[in-house]
Amino acid sequence: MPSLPDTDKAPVPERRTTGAVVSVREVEHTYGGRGAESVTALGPVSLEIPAGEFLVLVGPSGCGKSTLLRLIAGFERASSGEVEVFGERPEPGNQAGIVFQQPRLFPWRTVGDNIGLALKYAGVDRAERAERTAELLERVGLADTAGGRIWQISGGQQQRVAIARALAGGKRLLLLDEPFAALDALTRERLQEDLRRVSAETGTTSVFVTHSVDEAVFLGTRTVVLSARPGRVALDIPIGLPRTGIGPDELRGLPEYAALRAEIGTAVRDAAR
Ligand SMILES: Nc1ncnc2c1ncn2[C@@H]1O[C@H](COP(=O)(O)OP(=O)(O)OP(=O)(O)O)[C@@H](O)[C@H]1O
Repeated sequence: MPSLPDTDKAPVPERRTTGAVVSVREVEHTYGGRGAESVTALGPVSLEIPAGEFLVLVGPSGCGKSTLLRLIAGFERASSGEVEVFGERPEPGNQAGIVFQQPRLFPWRTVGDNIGLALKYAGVDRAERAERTAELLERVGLADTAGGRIWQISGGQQQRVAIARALAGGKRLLLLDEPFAALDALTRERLQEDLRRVSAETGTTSVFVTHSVDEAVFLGTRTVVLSARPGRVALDIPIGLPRTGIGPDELRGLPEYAALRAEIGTAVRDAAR
């Protein structure tokens, strides 16, 4: 059969997928409307997040950081624009592991059971679960805590369990919404150090929301500052600090560390004006 002339072929759809883990294209988000007062929380914002990046979102209170994270998690649908995660429309629980400010664990169960359940939902065989649980707890510094009940352990330990649980899902994207905000300063510093190490070890692509400029510089490979509501990208800056082979004090003592803190701090203050 003769081939059809070119003009009769179906048009080839424009290929928009970029290979990034997260693509946010011209996204705006408005809450409310239809009778309720509407609030435009975000946008327009465009961001591409490649594999292995640890992106930290900072910005003034109410600028839409959590909204952007919720759109990437699939908890909200953007009012306009497009969000893609691994080239698909995000659905809650499908593409990303999530860590919230409050750990949201099963309080009467043991630490090990909380992780074991996540492994079960991720389809890990029963026979493998104990070993994987032990590995994950070791990774977050809780090797001896598997038998403890959630209500018996500290807030910092609970947040470590929440991170282990998010990793247990085996997702290649981790979304963290101010996970250390409710912790005391010392515990927070320890968790930051451990998350930085875990991130370097696993290379999991991460998006982390915080109010803390220091946390952004310490944890991220890139920081995005959002302007006051509706949040737009005010600064998008790579954090080219070493990820391994350096202690936290040495890292914080680097002149580049201080320079990044100053630049990002200024951008956040300007954004809040
Ligand atoms: N479900 C909702 N319904 C209506 N308005 C909302 C809703 N969620 C958030 N908002 C509003 O959208 C704006 C952005 O909120 P969002 O929580 O994304 O900001 P944020 O930068 O994470 O704030 P913070 O740093 O204070 O946690 C705020 O004005 C907030 O009041």
